[in-house]
Amino acid sequence: MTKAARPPLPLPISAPLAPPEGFEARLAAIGVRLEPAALATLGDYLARLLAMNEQMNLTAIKDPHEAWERHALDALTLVPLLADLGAGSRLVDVGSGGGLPGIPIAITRPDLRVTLVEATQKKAAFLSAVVAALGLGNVEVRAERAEKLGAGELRGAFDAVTARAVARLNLLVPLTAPFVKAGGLVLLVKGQRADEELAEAKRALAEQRTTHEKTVVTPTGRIVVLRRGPRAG
Ligand SMILES: C[S@@+](CC[C@H](N)C(=O)[O-])C[C@H]1O[C@@H](n2cnc3c(N)ncnc32)[C@H](O)[C@@H]1O
Repeated sequence: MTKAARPPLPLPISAPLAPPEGFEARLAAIGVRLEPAALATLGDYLARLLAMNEQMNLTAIKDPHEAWERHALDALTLVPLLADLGAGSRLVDVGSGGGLPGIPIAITRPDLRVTLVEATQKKAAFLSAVVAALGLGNVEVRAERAEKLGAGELRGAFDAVTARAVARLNLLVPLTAPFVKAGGLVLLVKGQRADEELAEAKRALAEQRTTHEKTVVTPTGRIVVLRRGPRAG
């Protein structure tokens, strides 16, 4: 028997947020430039995220200024690391929650095909609704557990995977690395404890054939950059 399609989640009405003063200069400092239309779409996304957050738990951040800095800017620190990904490359954001960092990346790089994986059905319903409202034709949403998709139909299907605030590295590496092909990038947004978590995750890195390329210090945290090696044998 086929499951009945759920009706689309209605989004509360919200006016797009304007970026705070100096935001574009802060973007330029991390090597990111956004067209005015893309900046407006980002403001529209943040407004919809904060408006829906009053109905469901999507983010602890409620202040618009903080949303620009700790969500949009933080997500966009990943963009320079994706410079080698050509048009049509595939990126998956695991445990996307309210769409971070996947949606700001998809807005900034409309040439990438972005998949958002989120296990909580309600959050995934928000993601589908907001992607449709923003007209992001390069994004698809999968309401599934990452373990299932990464071991199944999406195994090795991506050029890059991102994740933020999902789990410690020793658990996060096995959750994310299976999605990428050999030579693919695993970009994990972390805080001050990145090194400590890396030490704890040594075995998981080896088991997942990933090597630590570098840890990038950004204005908002750390990005642990791993590269997936070829399959043994
Ligand atoms: C703390 S939230 C972070 C959300 C978003 N990445 C951010 O930075 O705002 C963690 C999210 O990961 C999702 N999640 C946790 N484990 C997951 C799994 N195994 N597969 C898919 N999603 C998962 C949760 O449902 C939750 O929405």
